[in-house]
Amino acid sequence: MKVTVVGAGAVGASCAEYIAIKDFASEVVILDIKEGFAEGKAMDLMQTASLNGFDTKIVGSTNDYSKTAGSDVAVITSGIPRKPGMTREELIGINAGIVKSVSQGLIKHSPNVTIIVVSNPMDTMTYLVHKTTGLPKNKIIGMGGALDSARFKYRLAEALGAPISDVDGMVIGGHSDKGMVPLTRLAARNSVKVSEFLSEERLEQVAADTKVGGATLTGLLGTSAWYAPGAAVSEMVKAIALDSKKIFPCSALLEGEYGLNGLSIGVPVVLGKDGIEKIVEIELDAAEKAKLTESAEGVKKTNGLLEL
Ligand SMILES: NC(=O)c1ccc[n+]([C@@H]2O[C@H](COP(=O)([O-])OP(=O)(O)OC[C@H]3O[C@@H](n4cnc5c(N)ncnc54)[C@H](O)[C@@H]3O)[C@@H](O)[C@H]2O)c1
Ligand SMILES: O=C(O)C[C@H](O)C(=O)O
Repeated sequence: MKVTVVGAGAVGASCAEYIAIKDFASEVVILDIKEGFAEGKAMDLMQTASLNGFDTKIVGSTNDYSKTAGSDVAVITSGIPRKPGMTREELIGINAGIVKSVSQGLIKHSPNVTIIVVSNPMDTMTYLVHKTTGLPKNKIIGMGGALDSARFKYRLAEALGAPISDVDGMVIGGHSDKGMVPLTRLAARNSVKVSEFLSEERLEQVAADTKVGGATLTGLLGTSAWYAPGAAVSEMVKAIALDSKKIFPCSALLEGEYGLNGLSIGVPVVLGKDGIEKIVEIELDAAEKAKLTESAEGVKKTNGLLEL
């Protein structure tokens, strides 16, 4: 399995590091537009190989896409992150051009690649890759829900006073401060519904804290987060590499599923060697359906800003 990570910044480097440490890929190419930057990150990471015990070869490239040739999976993290007080949607002006040119560079050298889009506003950037490349829809996957669900589990565990490994939960909808839909009704602590342990008010607080997870970290760090985003991407790449058929909420192109059409938004999908192998339609209650529909309207509004 050859993986390319475009963008050697905070998220790209974290993603490459986790992929290497998990030791399932033969090669990871990191590509960045900044002269020497990706080569430096690759060399530094390679010097952790004997310490961390992995055999993955990591190679850096300054904008030379020929080095990415034959990639099975490519992760797009290139683009600007938000600063405190900004929304992800405000990044569209700069990031749309970057994501469009990067995806074209990737496909030129790896026509069968599966692309995982990370750059924000992620659902719209994922839709842009659909609109501007000829890749089949199962090979274009947006990363947002895997991260948001990890943050949901963190907040649930905190509220429950339970270990995170005992907690399960999923966030669907758009990857935005307002658009996320944490499915509190379905969240569980070792198969017991969390509502058995937490009041409705506490659960609402958990959901609210989850939705602003990225904004909270941006406020603390002065730029957006990278460890959990990198880890979330690495788990998705691993599911594809190992053909594991695990379910992740991912931004997928919908054509009627959940009553939605013509946009990419977070829904549960099965990930395997063919990328999105199935969109899983779970039964939502009326309130959840209304929230997902409202979230889709928000994503469509942002998509409307694209020059297609
Ligand atoms: N979907 C998510 O859950 C999620 C999570 C975290 C961050 N993000 C997004 O990921 C993006 C990257 O965040 P970051 O913190 O790593 O930013 P960063 O500034 O640390 O890194 C971005 C890198 O992209 C490179 N770059 C810019 N244009 C390029 C191009 N045309 N080709 C190749 N490389 C290019 C830059 O040189 C830089 O090194 C942001 O848009 C951020 O909002 C999304
Ligand atoms: O918050 C951001 O802007 C980055 C990312 O989308 C996140 O959720 O960490």
